[in-house]
Parts: sequence; C-alpha cells; structure tokens
Amino acid sequence: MVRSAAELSTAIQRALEASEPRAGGRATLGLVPTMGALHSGHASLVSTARAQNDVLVVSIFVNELQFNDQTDFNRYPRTLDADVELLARAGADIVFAPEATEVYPDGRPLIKINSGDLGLKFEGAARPGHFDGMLAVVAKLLHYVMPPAALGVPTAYRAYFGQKDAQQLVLIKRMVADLNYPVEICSVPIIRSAEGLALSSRNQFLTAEQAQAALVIHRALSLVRERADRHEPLYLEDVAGLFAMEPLVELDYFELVDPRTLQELAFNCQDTPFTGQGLLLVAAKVGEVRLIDNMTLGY
Ligand SMILES: Nc1ncnc2c1ncn2[C@@H]1O[C@H](COP(=O)(O)OP(=O)(O)OP(=O)(O)O)[C@@H](O)[C@H]1O
Ligand SMILES: CC(C)(CO)[C@@H](O)C(=O)[O-]
Ligand code: BAL
Repeated sequence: MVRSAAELSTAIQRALEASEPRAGGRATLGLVPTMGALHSGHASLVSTARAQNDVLVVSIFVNELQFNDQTDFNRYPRTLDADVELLARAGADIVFAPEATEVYPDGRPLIKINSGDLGLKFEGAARPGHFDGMLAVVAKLLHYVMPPAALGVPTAYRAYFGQKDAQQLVLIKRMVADLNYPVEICSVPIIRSAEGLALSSRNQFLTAEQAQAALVIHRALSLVRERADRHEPLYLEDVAGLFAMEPLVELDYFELVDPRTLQELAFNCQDTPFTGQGLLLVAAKVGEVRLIDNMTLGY
C-alpha cells in the first residue's frame, strides 16, 4: 500500500517498466477508484480491470468533499486492512490509500469543478454538492495515476466505475471529455445479491427486515424491464405504486431517462408500447440508508 503521490509515481513507473505489454507493445494501466469497505461489486470492477490491463492501481479514499451529511461521512464503513488483503488476493499491483492531507493539503480546494445542471438532478438534488465533490476527487485521482508522458513505456490509461452509480458515471465521462483527460472511462455492470439487492457498502446498515423490504426496488425495475422486453406499455406510475406497499421504503424517484444525458424521457401516454432505449433510475430511503439502483431498457 502506498500513501503519498511520490511513492505512487515510483510504484507505477516500476510496475510499467517491469510489465510485458501484451497489446502491440503498448502497456495498459488501469485505475479502480473506491471508498473502501470492499464487497463483490468492487471485486467485479477489480477483476475486469485486472483482466484488461498490465498494471492495476486501486485507490481507497473516503472523500469528505462529496458527503453533504457529516453523520454519513463519520459512519461510512472503513475496513482498510481487510480491503488491502482482498486487493492483494485479487491481483491489484498497487493500492493507493492517501490521507486527506495528501489529497487536500490546503483543506477544501479553492478551484472547484462544477457538475452543471446534471449535477443538480436526482442524486444531486438529494445530496447538495455531492457531485462537485465527487468530480473534484476523481479529477485528482486520474492525475495521480496518469502515466507520465516522459516514461519510456507508451501507455494506454483506463479507469473503471460501476454502473450502479449511473449519474456519477455520466458526469465522469462528461468531465473527461470536457477537460480532455487522456483516459478511457470503462463501466462495469451492477452486481446484486442473490435476491436482487444492488450491493453497496452502506447495505450493512440495513436490518434484515429493511433489507427484505428493499427488494421492492429490484422487483419494480425487473417488472418494467420485462414489459420493455415485450414492447408493452411500461405503466411506470402503476409500478411505482409497488413502493407504497412497503412502509419501510420511502421512494424518492423512479424515472425513465436517456442513458447518455439522463434527460427525462416523456412517457406520459400510458398506452404507448415501449420501443427504443432508456435507463430507469431509482432512489429510495430505507431507514437512514439511501439506496440507488437502475436498469437499462431496450438493450
Ligand atoms: N453493486 C455494485 N456493482 C457494480 N459496481 C459497484 C457496485 N457497488 C459499487 N460499485 C462501484 O464501485 C466503485 C466504488 O464505489 P464505492 O466505494 O462508493 O462503493 P459503494 O458500495 O457504491 O458504496 P456506497 O454506495 O455506500 O457509497 C464505484 O465505481 C461504484 O459504482
Ligand atoms: C468514484 C469515487 C471513488 C470518488 O470518491 C466514489 O464516488 C465512489 O466510490 O463511487
Ligand atoms: N458510491 C457513490 C459514492 C457516495 O455515495 O458518496
């Protein structure tokens, strides 16, 4: 495990020089950013990135800047030793776990990344400032790991994010395009429990009863997906009614959007059969835990 930018650069340089690039002489460097408390969702990102790259860096940093709620930050699960062990077994070459003083030596950065209108919708509406804070750290992590141009080893650079955090993924892709980051953003499908609950570090705060109630999220998404697969009308409002039958689950939004822009898709006419493509986004609160999930339609 490395803690500082200097140790990280040295470790990356050594690993790239020692690598035996498979793809036409070009080494590939993969980054998986995480906030730790690793579960099988993270493991899927790590194994995908491991399989696709010569050198793999996983970062662990609980970024205070993206928490709008101090209690949420304070109680966010931190399991660094177990994470480092898991990552060694999963074949990560380098684990970068910086302290906050390394990432933000002057406290909150003066220069901010603005996530725009998209950063104010959905999760951004529920968590003011979340996406600006998230982009701030992702922008920095991408720089920390970026292969130095001066290095004698020509290197392709990729970073991996989960489809579970769909809005985060769209915003990161936009930032990388808008700010010309030389990195390919790769997305990895959602990993769920056997019953269908999307894995999340915060799931550990759910009681057994709450976890059971939360399965309504997957039931609702799957029902709409089945209708879309059969090119039937989606009847989204009716499906949203399923949530009213689970008193432990408080629905925030259940919205069909364009997968690329997250613009709401008009689907007002109840009898129109579904054609085309969409992304169904959902967020709900179960006790103190905010859960998000989504499903693609028409793919
Ligand atoms: N169930 C999952 N399937 C696929 N990717 C996931 C899953 N859970 C998390 N990820 C991805 O792992 C990366 C790190 O996420 P993070 O460390 O915030 O974990 P998390 O479980 O999403 O935690 P929380 O939801 O409590 O913030 C992100 O790119 C996220 O999208
Ligand atoms: C991308 C990320 C690691 C930035 O802190 C975080 O938002 C997460 O884990 O999804
Ligand atoms: N997985 C998204 C990070 C967060 O909830 O802050």
